[in-house]
Amino acid sequence: MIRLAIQKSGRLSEDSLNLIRECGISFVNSSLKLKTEATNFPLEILFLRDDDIPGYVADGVADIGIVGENVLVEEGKQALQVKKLGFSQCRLSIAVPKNAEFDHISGLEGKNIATSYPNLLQSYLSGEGVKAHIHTISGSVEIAPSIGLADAICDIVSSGSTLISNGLREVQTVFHSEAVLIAHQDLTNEKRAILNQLLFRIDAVRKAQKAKYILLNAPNEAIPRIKSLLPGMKAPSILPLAEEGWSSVHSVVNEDDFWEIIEKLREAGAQGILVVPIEKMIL
Ligand SMILES: Nc1ncnc2c1ncn2[C@@H]1O[C@H](COP(=O)(O)OP(=O)(O)OP(=O)(O)O)[C@@H](O)[C@H]1O
Ligand SMILES: O=P(O)(O)OC[C@H]1O[C@H](OP(=O)(O)OP(=O)(O)O)[C@H](O)[C@@H]1O
Ligand SMILES: [Mg+2]
Repeated sequence: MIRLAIQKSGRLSEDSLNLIRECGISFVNSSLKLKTEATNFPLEILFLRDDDIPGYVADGVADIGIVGENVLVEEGKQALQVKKLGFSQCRLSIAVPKNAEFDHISGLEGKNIATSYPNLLQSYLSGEGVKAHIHTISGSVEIAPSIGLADAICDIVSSGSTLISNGLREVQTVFHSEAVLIAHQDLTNEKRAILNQLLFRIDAVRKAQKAKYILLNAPNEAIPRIKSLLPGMKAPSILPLAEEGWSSVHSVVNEDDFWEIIEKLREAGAQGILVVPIEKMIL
């Protein structure tokens, strides 16, 4: 059995739970129960405050965990970062009141900065040779300048709408973050084997998220051009259609290249293009 710590409720919770479910792992989840066991995989899930997750994993109370890189680095605990998970992407940034003058980070010398990430902020400021007073607060950081608590803030930004709603302007990014899977440094062989099984499934899910299965029909003379546009996992599959002189082509395309490829396929003579999501992908 391996123990996984995830955030109980917050920005990481839903995507963490979805990832586990997409790995084919079933469990009963009730908002009141803070520990649950999977029914079809040797996994126990602990629901915790995200700030506590690196410490629990470092101490071996949990074997693995899902947490933002920002919290992992801020907490400074000895846990291994095993894999980036591609969700909860955000940045930690310094912001000032929108009308405040700001030319350079050195302008923050001697100023008060409110943040929930004092260690990340301190290490950034030290790197820049700037000495400021850091006020650590645990939430609603964006309110600090408007109530006279600080001259600037350093907090998580994603869309930027919280900053704008609070009359603030982002002036400097300090750290880029996304959700990561972390592990205890000294897992037993049995636990490492279970972790490897889980990582195999996570890879299959993550690869599938970025890929689409594509099916199309084309006249045989268009096939060489279409083949060159569609590499597939090895090569596209090409099957004869019931209609003489036509073939059906099946392949996998990356979501990022998708629209560009579709355009070129149509120009090359492809018809009846179907695009289907892929659930799992094992290379
Ligand atoms: N707006 C956002 N967009 C994307 N990711 C975010 C955003 N805000 C936070 N995150 C990421 O999600 C993590 C958890 O954020 P959340 O706001 O739920 O934390 P919290 O309020 O400290 O939760 P907890 O109650 O568990 O301590 C952050 O550490 C960060 O990595
Ligand atoms: O740039 P934006 O898209 O507006 O997102 C940034 C906000 O999101 C997070 O707070 P959250 O909404 O998770 O609330 P919290 O204060 O309870 O953590 C973060 O602390 C910022 O305040
Ligand atoms: Mg927290």
